Amino acid sequence: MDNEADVFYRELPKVELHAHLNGSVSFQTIEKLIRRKPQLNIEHSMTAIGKGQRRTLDECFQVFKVIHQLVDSEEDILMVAKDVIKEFAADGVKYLELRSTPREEIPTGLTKRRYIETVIQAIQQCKEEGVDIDVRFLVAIDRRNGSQVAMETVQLAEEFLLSSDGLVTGIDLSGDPTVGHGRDLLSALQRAKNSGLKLSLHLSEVPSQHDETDLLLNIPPDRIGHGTFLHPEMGGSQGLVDKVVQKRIPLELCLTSNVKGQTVQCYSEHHFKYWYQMGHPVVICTDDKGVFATDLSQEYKMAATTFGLGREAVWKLSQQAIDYIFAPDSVKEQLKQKWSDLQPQEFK
Ligand SMILES: CNc1ncnc2c1ncn2[C@@H]1O[C@H](COP(=O)(O)O)[C@@H](O)[C@H]1O
Ligand SMILES: [Zn+2]
Repeated sequence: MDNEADVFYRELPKVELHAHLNGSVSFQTIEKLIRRKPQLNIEHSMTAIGKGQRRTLDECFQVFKVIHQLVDSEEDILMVAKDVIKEFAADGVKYLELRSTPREEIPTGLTKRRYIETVIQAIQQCKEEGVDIDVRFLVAIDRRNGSQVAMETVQLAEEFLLSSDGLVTGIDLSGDPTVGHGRDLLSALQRAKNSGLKLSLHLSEVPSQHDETDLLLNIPPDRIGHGTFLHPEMGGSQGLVDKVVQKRIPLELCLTSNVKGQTVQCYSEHHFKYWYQMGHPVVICTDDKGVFATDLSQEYKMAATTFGLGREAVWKLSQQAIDYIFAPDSVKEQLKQKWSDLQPQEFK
């Protein structure tokens, strides 16, 4: 990245709202982890999907298993989270919502509570070191683990909502979309919503989830991850689209993730176009910048070149994302001020 266009996208102040911690681990950090655990015999080709490569979504989930083997102690999580935060900051991200699934790892003594505390510690340390980024944390529910774990996760998140000084703001529902059904998670998600946790749910990431999506939209979530198969041309329905539009639920869109994971045929067919043209709130995100070998600047550039957005439109897109963050209004105001200070004269 060093031509004039690339500099524009890197310097563009950005908001990242959909980033899974362990999917965001860079090549350099994987290198350090491999050196820490040579006995695992893990190679780089097992942890990332390079340029021009594609995998099935199922194969993507195998990649996360490999990364989880490399990241299994407090020490690893602290390093990974700090590196990821600093990489987003270096890419011009001014506000980041990281999400991650708390894991217990008996061999290293890691507990779910310590997992969350360690991510919070990483956020605090970056702040103390003066890294120019505001970071919040969403506690993730892995849908594969069923209703009881979902409920326990919500209870843990509720505690941190009260004790983390605003750093834990919400819940993410993710995990292999082909496993389990949202109806089993409904009561945990409703409880989260009632206790003031914001909800970002992966919805309709794969086809044939019409009923699940319809059910979960009734909660309603505060944001939707992907929503690839919501609209009628993609096997969804006008009814689903109407619900999303009426409730004005923002969509977190991850172009490279969907293309490399093969749920979208090619960039030009990405549903960004459908929602953006409708004037519905959309936010460009990375999903898993490590696994999909991308960063947020590249995602903005890709959206702009694929769909013919001029620089002013790109600027607007990044600025509007501020409205959809889970942090309170005072933070939105600070960010708007920051954008305004950085905004080129010609877009004002
Ligand atoms: C590609 N599309 C996707 N769809 C659904 N869930 C995904 C995902 N990408 C990542 N995750 C979720 O994030 C976990 C890894 O980060 P953490 O260990 O939580 O930090 C994966 O195991 C999966 O549950
Ligand atoms: Zn995701």
